[in-house]
Amino acid sequence: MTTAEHTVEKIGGTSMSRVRELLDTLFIGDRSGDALYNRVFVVSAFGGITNLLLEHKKSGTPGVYALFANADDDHGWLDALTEVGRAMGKAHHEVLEHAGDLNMADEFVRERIEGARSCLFDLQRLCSYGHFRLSDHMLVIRELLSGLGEAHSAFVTTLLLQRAGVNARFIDLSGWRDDTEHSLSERIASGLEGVDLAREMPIVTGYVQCTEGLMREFDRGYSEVTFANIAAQTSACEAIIHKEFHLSSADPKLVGEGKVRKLGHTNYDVADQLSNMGMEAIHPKAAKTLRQADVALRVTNAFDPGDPGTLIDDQPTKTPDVEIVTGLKVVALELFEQDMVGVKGYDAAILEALRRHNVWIISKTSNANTITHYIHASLKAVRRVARDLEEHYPAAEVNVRTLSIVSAIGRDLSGLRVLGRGLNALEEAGLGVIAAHQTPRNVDVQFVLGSQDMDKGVAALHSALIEARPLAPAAEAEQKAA
Ligand SMILES: Nc1ncnc2c1ncn2[C@@H]1O[C@H](COP(=O)(O)OP(=O)(O)O)[C@@H](O)[C@H]1O
Ligand SMILES: N[C@@H](CC(=O)OP(=O)(O)O)C(=O)O
Repeated sequence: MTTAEHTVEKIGGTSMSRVRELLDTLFIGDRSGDALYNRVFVVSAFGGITNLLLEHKKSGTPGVYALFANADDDHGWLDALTEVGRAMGKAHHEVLEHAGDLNMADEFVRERIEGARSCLFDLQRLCSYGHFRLSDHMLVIRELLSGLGEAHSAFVTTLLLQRAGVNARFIDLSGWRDDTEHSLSERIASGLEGVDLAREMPIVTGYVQCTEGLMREFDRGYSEVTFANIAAQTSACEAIIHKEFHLSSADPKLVGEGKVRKLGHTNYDVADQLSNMGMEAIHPKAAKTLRQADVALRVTNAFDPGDPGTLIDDQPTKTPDVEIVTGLKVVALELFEQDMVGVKGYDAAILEALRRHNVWIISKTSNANTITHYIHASLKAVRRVARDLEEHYPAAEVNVRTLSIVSAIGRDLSGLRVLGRGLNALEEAGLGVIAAHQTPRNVDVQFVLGSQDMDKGVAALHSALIEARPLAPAAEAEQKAA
């Protein structure tokens, strides 16, 4: 790889589904000749494909992986895999036009889907002998399946760009039919070996097959980890994440595009809080890689090419402000036991059960005899944790209920009375607040509401804490400059 000043840029699934429009904004736009190059693109699967391959990211609805894992019904996963092939075909038929390209993309999907099918089939048959345990291979299966989505989208994008006259090159890091073993950095290095960045545009799969196991270490959202590692390893001058909208003060689809404000500048602390709330501004592990390699990160709107977007760095702000309001559905797991007062160990036992069931903890509170965890997982998964705890603490009362958390986040919230003003706003909107907490560090305030009240809660807090205030002079300058 010959390197000059290049950028590494990631396109998420939602934007990938509109990849044709990206020709006019991001990939080509008003660029020509050399200006097209020195950009490495890392792509996610088309929107919804990974959900079908693994499981739905938000609802948990099983995909091929989950059906294969609990193969009570032997053939469910086979139909699901056929469905993925169909969905992939639908995705590329929406973006490609040329008959030759469509043929190649159809053939690509057929080869990968049928390859995966025979692989899973053979494994299932092998494991029927008893000496081989399916559970020993599940992680490899998860890796194999997830790689299909990114290989497909990168292949299709390369065809699209080549047809438009761009010298694009498909870089498949998914390890398909590759019998060599590589670490993450080796696979990246060998994938990009021989690429002339000044004259070629690499379209890299957001999934990397590697000895570390991308899924094992990072699970969903892994394409940001790939992106960050490529940016760090190739010493990119900037790492850019392209989104469907500007990174805004709330979800534009929920609050209205006209009401939200673009974030001109924020920091990794806010990005961590956002990803904790399921709003992946950036995967926390990816942020760490970029921070350590000293590569600047920018989040932009893929469809608004003239706008530099949001700069994310390590800097604190001079002007305290609520920057984002976001919400998440959660399940509250409450353990009450009178004997808890003054006794240690309850917390550790609950955490151990949560870890065993691999659920995501959003937040927690406790008092003398009660510990409550707010968890992002299916009700079914949390009920399993509850059953474990009931066995472990027969005298305890364990309660599980679905709720939502609405959170106001900013680099510095000091002096803004966010807790009090937020409570008022929610009360005025007629919403019952079940709990509220802030930490002394003053970067977020969380309000716990009924699960049906989440969207109204986001709108009420956004209106009171963000829309109601004029742009502070410093923030205004920052927005203008960005
Ligand atoms: N604060 C926010 N700013 C921008 N988009 C947001 C925000 N909160 C939620 N969203 C939603 O996130 C969706 C997907 O975001 P995007 O990052 O483009 O997807 P992907 O994860 O597929 O890359 C958008 O369609 C938008 O509705
Ligand atoms: N497609 C993968 C990887 C990813 O990062 O996707 P996105 O960039 O759309 O969040 C997933 O859904 O987990």
